[in-house]
Amino acid sequence: MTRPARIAMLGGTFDPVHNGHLRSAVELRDALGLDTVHMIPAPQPPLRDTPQVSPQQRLELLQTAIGDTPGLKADGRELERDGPSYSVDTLRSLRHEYGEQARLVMAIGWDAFLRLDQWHKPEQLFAFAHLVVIARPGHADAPSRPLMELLDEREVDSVSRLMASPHGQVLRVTLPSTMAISATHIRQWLGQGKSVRFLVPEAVESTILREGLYQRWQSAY
Ligand SMILES: Nc1ncnc2c1ncn2[C@@H]1O[C@H](COP(=O)(O)OP(=O)(O)OP(=O)(O)O)[C@@H](O)[C@H]1O
Ligand SMILES: O=C(O)c1ccc[n+]([C@@H]2O[C@H](COP(=O)([O-])O)[C@@H](O)[C@H]2O)c1
Repeated sequence: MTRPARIAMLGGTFDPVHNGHLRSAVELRDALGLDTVHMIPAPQPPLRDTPQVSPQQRLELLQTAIGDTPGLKADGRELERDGPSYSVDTLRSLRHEYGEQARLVMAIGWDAFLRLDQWHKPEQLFAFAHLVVIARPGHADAPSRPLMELLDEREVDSVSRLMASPHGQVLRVTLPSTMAISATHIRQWLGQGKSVRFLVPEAVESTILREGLYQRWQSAY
């Protein structure tokens, strides 16, 4: 019998993509034995202001960052929809693409998990995917009561238990190289003309500087 495909969606605003995202994607791929991690920029993230940098530019930075990294894919499918970028719609599309036996995972950081009860149709996510919540340095707040109940109902304690079914469970993971990097921090530093070297891939840094993204003035690199 062939092993079912193991697929993850790592969605984000990616404004811009940084090494915290990229290292998480690689370590998640290895920890869960994933075939493909779809990194999917949200044109209109539902719970925040639409970024100034266009969806196409954010996707291109993601493509530049990923390059030919095995198992990682910059996926522009949310750019083809209008309106808020609801994850349930994206998961429906991935489920349709991979079929009902695929193990489909939606990966989010702990900070994003803390707001899951404000998402569009959060319960429906589990009809399509598992949820994997990644520990993130500097984000350790306790979950609300509804999220505690969600964990009580759906949490499993190992990758093998998660992968025993196609969807519906939650797993919390602490990846080996957690990084205290945020896109907010990177936008602020660029806006102040500071270097972001080693926080983003070199090719992403070059594109940002060349295109003048996020900067009010050029820094002395
Ligand atoms: N350093 C990190 N380690 C682990 N997960 C992360 C890290 N940075 C972001 N994530 C997760 O990746 C997903 C996409 O993140 P997003 O694009 O919003 O980046 P961000 O750095 O959180 O941005 P911002 O600072 O603008 O809020 C979210 O689920 C988020 O929790
Ligand atoms: O579906 C929703 O209602 C929803 C609400 C908030 C965030 N999301 C998704 O969660 C991912 C991380 O979002 P953010 O805002 O932390 O970058 C990104 O793919 C968003 O589209 C999705």
